[in-house]
Amino acid sequence: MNYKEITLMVNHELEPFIADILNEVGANGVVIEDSLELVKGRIETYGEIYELNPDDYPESDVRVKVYFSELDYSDAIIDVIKEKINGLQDVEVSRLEISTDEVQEEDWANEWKNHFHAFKASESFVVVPSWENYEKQNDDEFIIKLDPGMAFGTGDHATTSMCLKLIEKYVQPNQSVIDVGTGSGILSIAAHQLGAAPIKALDLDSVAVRVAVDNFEKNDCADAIQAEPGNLLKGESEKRDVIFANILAHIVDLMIDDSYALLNDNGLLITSGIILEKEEMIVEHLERVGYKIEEITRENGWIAIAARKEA
Ligand SMILES: C[S@@+](CC[C@H](N)C(=O)[O-])C[C@H]1O[C@@H](n2cnc3c(N)ncnc32)[C@H](O)[C@@H]1O
Repeated sequence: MNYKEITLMVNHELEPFIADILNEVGANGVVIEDSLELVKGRIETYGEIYELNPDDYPESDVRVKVYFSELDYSDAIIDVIKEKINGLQDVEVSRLEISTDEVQEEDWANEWKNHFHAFKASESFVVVPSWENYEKQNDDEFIIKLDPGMAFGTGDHATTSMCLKLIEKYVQPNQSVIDVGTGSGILSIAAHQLGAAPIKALDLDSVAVRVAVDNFEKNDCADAIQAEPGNLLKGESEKRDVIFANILAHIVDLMIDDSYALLNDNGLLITSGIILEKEEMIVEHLERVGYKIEEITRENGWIAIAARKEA
């Protein structure tokens, strides 16, 4: 069977919304080629794991490629994608170009393997796809087994890797965790590997919940993590030691008050998905409800925050 490849060139602020929109129109996998990947400096920071081929990346902005089987594809899909993008609120759409192409099945399957390799997402977390073998470099490393697919969160996005870095720094064994917007489940898997328990993983998108459960199985932690559909912290009443929320600034903003109420004293909110321009607004809201900002990290135009509910 052949596949239809749709290529979208988009600005960085628009990119996090694209995977959700493509999932909603039934995409069969998304490849993200971010121009910033080439300047990220992973090699200096973490030791060489792989080299990127500049030919695979655009000169600026982000190229998102998505695949439909030729049986599922119709031109109406492009109209729906455009409509959904035009309907986004509070998001600057400064670049949007859409083109299509035909690809052979083998090319589609190999596309992932060309782009996705084992990599160190933080000091101790290494993300390893199923088609690669990876030997631990030292006993302190944790391996997260993940294949790219239908849910956000393979660890190579700045927001996810900044969360992983904060998680490895702050999360302690036996702390209770709730992971809001779990996507692929990567942050919950990381917390489990550090000994956190119990862990609950929520996502608004039922496809993401299914993908997360698959990933929990691959990482032998399906029994330890409760995965459910959920809208932010609505309906949650059990207090937690740590809350993760890597969503987007205007969505994180909606759950700041609830997160504070749900944390135990000395509990920590680890949040990202926030672009630099929204830092002041989010920090102001966090401080207004009583959080003390423990740490803010910044990468590729995104920030991550660790905020403490002081006793
Ligand atoms: C940027 S991804 C983060 C995935 C993963 N936690 C990570 O750090 O890579 C954001 C996720 O939040 C989910 N999401 C968006 N709005 C939500 C809401 N109101 N409640 C729960 N999840 C939501 C999306 O479906 C998506 O899976």
